[in-house]
Amino acid sequence: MGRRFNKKKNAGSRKKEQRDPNGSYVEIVKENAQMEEYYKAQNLMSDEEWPLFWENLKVTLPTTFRITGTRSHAAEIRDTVKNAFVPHLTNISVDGVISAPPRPLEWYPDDFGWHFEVPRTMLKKSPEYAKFHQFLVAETEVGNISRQEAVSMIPPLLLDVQPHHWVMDMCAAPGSKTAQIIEMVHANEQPKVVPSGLVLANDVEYRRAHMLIHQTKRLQSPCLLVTNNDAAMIPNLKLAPNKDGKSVPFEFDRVLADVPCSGDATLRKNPMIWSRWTHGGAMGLHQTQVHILQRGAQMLKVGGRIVYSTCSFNPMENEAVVAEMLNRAGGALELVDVSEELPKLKRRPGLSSWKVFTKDGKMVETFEDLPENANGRFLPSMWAPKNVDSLNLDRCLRIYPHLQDTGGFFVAVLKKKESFVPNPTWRAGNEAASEEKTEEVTESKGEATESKGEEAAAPEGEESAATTGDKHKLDSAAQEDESAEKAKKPRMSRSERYGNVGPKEEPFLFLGSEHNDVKLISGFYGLEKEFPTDQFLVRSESERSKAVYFVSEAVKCILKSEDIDRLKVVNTGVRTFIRQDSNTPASCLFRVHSEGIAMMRQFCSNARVVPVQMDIMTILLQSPYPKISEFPEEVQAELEALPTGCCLFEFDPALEKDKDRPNPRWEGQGITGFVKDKMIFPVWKAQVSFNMLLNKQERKSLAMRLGVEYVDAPHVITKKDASGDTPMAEVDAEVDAEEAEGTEGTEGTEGTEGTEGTEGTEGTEGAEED
Ligand SMILES: C[S@@+](CC[C@H](N)C(=O)[O-])C[C@H]1O[C@@H](n2cnc3c(N)ncnc32)[C@H](O)[C@@H]1O
Repeated sequence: MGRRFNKKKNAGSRKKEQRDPNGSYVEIVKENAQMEEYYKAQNLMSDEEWPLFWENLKVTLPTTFRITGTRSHAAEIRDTVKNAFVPHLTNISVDGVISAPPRPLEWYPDDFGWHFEVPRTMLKKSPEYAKFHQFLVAETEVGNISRQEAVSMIPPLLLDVQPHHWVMDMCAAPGSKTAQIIEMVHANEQPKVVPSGLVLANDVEYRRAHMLIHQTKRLQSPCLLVTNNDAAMIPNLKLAPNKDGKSVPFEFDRVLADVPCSGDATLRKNPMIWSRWTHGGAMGLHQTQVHILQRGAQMLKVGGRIVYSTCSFNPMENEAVVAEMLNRAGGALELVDVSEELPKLKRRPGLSSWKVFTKDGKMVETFEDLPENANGRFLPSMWAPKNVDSLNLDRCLRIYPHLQDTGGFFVAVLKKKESFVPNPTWRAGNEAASEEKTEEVTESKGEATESKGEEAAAPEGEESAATTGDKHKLDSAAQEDESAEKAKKPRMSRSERYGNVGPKEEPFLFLGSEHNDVKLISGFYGLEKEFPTDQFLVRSESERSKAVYFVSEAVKCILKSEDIDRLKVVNTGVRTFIRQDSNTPASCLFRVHSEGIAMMRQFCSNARVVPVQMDIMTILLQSPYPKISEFPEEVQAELEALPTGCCLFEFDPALEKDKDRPNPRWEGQGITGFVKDKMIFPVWKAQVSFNMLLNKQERKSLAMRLGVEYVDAPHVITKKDASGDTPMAEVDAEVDAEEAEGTEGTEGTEGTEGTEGTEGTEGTEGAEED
C-alpha cells in the first residue's frame, strides 16, 4: 500500500517558480505580511481556524470541471465518468503515491460538477489516468466538458434561472458563468420551441467580449446576445413590439454582477498575487463595483434576483458594496436568505463589521477619523454604515478555500421588492453628517488587478463619487484639488481605459419571411409553418450575403429597438445556413451549418433527412469524398436518387444491432452503450460523391463517440471536392473571418484547454475568473 498523495507536499512549498507575465521565471514566496495582518484584523474566523485558512491558500487548487450541454447528453457523459472511469481510477499508485479518484462536487446538482486532483506525474505514468485525461481533453474540445473553478459555478446556481427568464450577465468574459446560464435557459427544452428566455452577456473589454463569444459558441443558442458596454452604463432601450404587438420593457428577471475585483481569493490559482497584494488593490475598485451593482439593480424587474459576486475576500469589495447598494435602494432591495439553497455547500456568513486601512497600512476606525493626508482614495461607503445591523449582511456567502478544498468567493443574492430611484446621497439624510473627504487620486492602475474602469463608471445621472461636488458634499478645498487633478489628467478615452474598442460592427439585418433566400430555404428544407422565418438575419448589406443566422424573438425585439445604436452588440445568432458556391446543379445552394443543425432538424420536413447506419457513418468518417459506388450496394440506389445539395444524415444508435458493443476507444474500461443520443449532421451530395460537412474537431469527436478510428482528413478543409465545388471549409473560414474581424486571441480561452493544470490564466491578473 503506498502513501496517500499529500497536497501540502505537492504545492505547499513556500517558494515556487512561476513565469511572470513577461515570461521570465520569478520565485514566488507564498507569504505577504501586510495581507496577513489585514485579514487577521477583519476577524474572518476564530484564531484556531485561521492557520487552516491561511496555510490552505498556499496549496495549489485541484482541477474541477463541469459536464455541460443538454440534460440527456450530459447524463450520458456523467455516467461514463462515474461508471466507466472512476472504478478504474481507485487505488492507482504511481511512485508509491496513491491519489483519490475523481469525485462529484457534493453540492453541485445531479453530479454535473467534478473535482479531481492528480499530479502531472500520475497522468504521465498511469495508463488509467492517461486514458481519463485523453477522454477529458477530447470531450472538452467538443464542449461537453468545461473546466471551471468550483466556486465560479456557485453564482449561476444561486441565480435560480428559469427557461423563460431574461438574464443579464453584466461582466461576463471569459464566459464560464454565461455558459452555465445559457444551459439553464435551454433546460427542459421542448421540441419545436425556441426558448422565450434571453441571455445578454456583456463585457467592457472588446477582446474579452470575443473570448466570451468563443466560449459560448458551442452552445449554439439563438437566445444569446453579446454586448460590449460599460456595465455601469448599460443604456435604457425602447424595445420593438413582440409578436403579439406588445412592447416589453428592457429589464431582466435575473442579473449577474460578477464584477472586476482584486482577486485575492484566487491565490491558490494565481500565486503571483502573493507578491502583488497591497492595501490599495480593493480601494480603486469599490466605486466601480457599486456603480455596476446599482445599474444591474435598476435594470432588474420587481420580484427579480440579482447576484453580486467577487473572487475577493475583501469586505471593501464585498459587504461594503452590498451595504451601500441596500442603502441607496432605501429598502427596495433585500438580501435573500439562501441558507437552504445548495445545502451541501459549506459557507460562512457575511461580515457586519470590518476595518478600513490606508494604503500605507494604518487602520482607520471611521471615515470621520481619516487624517487629512491619508494615503488612499476613500469614500464613506467603504466603512460599515451605521445601520449595518439592519441589513442582514450575514445572508451573504463567504466561501473559504479550506472548507471544501476550493478557491475563495463572495456571493450576495438580492431581491428587488419594488422599483426605486437610487439615492447615492442617502447618507446625508440617514447618517450623522459625514463629510466626504477626497484624497489625492494617486491610484496606480497596476494595483487594482482588474480595475478596468475605476473612475469612469458613474452611472447616468450620477457623477463619480470622488469627483462629485455638492452631491457628496465635498468641501470646496477638496473640490479645488479635484479640479486641479482633473486639469492635469485629461479624461481617458474609452480605448485607453478598456483597451481596443474594436471595429465598427456590421449591422444586424433581418431578412423577413418574404425575402427570396428565406423562401428558397423554407421550400427546399420543408420548414414547418410554425417556424419563425422572420427571425433570420444577415450581417452584410450585400445581396448575396454568405451566412444566415437565426435569433430568438426576444433577441429580435432588442435588435429592432429604435435606440439599438446605444447598445454595442458584438455577436448574436446561430449560424444556420451558408451559401455554398458550387458547380453542382442544386436547387438550393444554402447548406445547413453544423451549428444550427440540431435546431433546424426539429423544423425540417423529412424530405432532406436520410437515416443512416453505422457502416455509412464509418465510410463518411474514414474516406475523403466517398463515391456512391463505395457505399454498400443495398443503399446505393437510394443515395443515387437523392437530389443534389445539402441533406441531413441522421444516425440513431438505438437502431444498431450491436448498440451495446464496447467502444473500442475505451476498451478495457468496459464502456458499453457509450452513444445513446441521435446524431444529425449535414452532408453535401455532389453529382457522384458525398462530403460530411463537419470540421476536423467535430469529425474527431464523432469518430471517438462511435468508436471508429479517426482518419485525419485534410481534404475536408483544403481540397476541392470531386465536382469542383468550393471547399466547404473555405467558405466557413471566410464567414469566420468576417465574424471575427479585428479580434485577436479568441482562441485559448481559459477553461477550454483540456484539464491539465490550473496555471496559465490569462495575464495572471488576479481576478481573471473562469
Ligand atoms: C471577474 S471577471 C468576470 C468573469 C466571468 N463572469 C466568468 O465567469 O467567466 C470580470 C470581468 O469584468 C470586466 N469588466 C471590468 N470592468 C467592467 C465594466 N465597467 N463593465 C463591464 N465589464 C467590466 C472585465 O473585462 C472582466 O472580464
